Amino acid sequence: MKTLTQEYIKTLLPHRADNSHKLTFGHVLNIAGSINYRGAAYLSSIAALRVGAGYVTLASSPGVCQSVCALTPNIVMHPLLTRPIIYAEINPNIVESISIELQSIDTESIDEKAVMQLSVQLQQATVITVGSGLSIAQSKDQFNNPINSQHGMAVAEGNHGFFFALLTTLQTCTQTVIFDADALNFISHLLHKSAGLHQPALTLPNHSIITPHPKELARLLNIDVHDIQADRTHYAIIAAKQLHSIVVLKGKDSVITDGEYTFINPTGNSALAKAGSGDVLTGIIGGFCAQGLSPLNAACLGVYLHGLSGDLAAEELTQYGVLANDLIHFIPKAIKSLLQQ
Ligand SMILES: NC(=O)C1=CN([C@@H]2O[C@H](COP(=O)(O)OP(=O)(O)OC[C@H]3O[C@@H](n4cnc5c(N)ncnc54)[C@H](OP(=O)(O)O)[C@@H]3O)[C@@H](O)[C@H]2O)[C@@H](O)CC1
Ligand SMILES: Nc1ncnc2c1ncn2[C@@H]1O[C@H](COP(=O)(O)OP(=O)(O)O)[C@@H](O)[C@H]1O
Repeated sequence: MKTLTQEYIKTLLPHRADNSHKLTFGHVLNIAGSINYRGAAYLSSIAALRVGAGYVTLASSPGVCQSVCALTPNIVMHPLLTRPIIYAEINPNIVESISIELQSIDTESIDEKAVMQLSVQLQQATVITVGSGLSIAQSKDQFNNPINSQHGMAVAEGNHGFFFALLTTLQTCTQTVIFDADALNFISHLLHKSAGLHQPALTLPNHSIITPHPKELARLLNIDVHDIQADRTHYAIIAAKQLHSIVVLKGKDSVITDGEYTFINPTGNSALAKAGSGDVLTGIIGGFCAQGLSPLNAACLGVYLHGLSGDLAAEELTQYGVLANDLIHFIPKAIKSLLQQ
């Protein structure tokens, strides 16, 4: 186990060829965001561009694409097919309770057929990032039956169908795939809730990176989050071996491991404990993968630089005042400070 150093991290920064064009620096396909989490789609996409990726396509529901487009002209949009919420036998006596239910349902669930819409992008992308703010629409710890019989209506089942179809397609991808946030929660569901249903064991694509926070890793390993926190390195290594992927276990002293080599990140501070900073990290790692780094090197460089951006941001804005969006502006300063070393 090694602690990452600035000298080592500097050697990982990808070279910028003079004779280059946008695709020299790779294409990130970012499948992210949902009606309640539009910010996650923005933050993860723009962070990839900020670390040097040449091209980022955001694939999401039309509403998310529209919102992100209003925030920035820098991201290419790929709006996906959605499916309407289907109501059955609505009982007028329970209209009030239905409207309460609807507030917690993503009204722009992505249709599973949208995976076909992505076939060209999935081939063209250098790296695929999935899950930041993708929303599973229902309680993460209790995936409900989509038929809410109490209210006599069939409700949309969030993005489950889409994600399942996507995961099947991704199995054959040769590029690095980074799974974050709700993608991890969905994978946990497939691993544990479907156990005993005689389904084939879940495998992730060959070059996967997963970026769980402790609770997400607890869900993946089906153990208590306190156990994870008591021995973070041990459980990160177990997950890397079980899922045959690079694991980034987030939090103070983030752990990066492929199951054999393990690194601890020394950068970062409590300024990063703010909603959305994990989405920025996913974009950063994706951006470095796009520029040709191996998944393990991209994860090490990404986590270190993300923390350094938080350190520089806190120097100027205090650990209280930094927003996830501020990190985006401090990424170039963090790269500059690495280059000046
Ligand atoms: N602007 C946007 O659009 C944003 C969008 N976002 C998107 O939202 C989606 C849901 O993400 P989320 O983090 O809100 O839900 P989730 O991971 O299930 O956490 C729920 C519970 O887990 C725990 N927990 C969390 N962190 C922990 C830790 N470090 N260590 C230990 N435990 C931890 C904690 O449980 P507790 O400890 O309270 O029991 C918490 O209540 C996701 O797709 C993300 O990308 C966000 O990034 C925000 C900004
Ligand atoms: N106290 C802390 N010190 C260092 N890094 C932190 C701290 N708190 C959070 N972070 C980092 O901030 C990010 C938070 O990600 P995550 O928990 O997924 O949040 P969100 O889902 O809101 O984006 C991770 O990269 C984590 O390592």
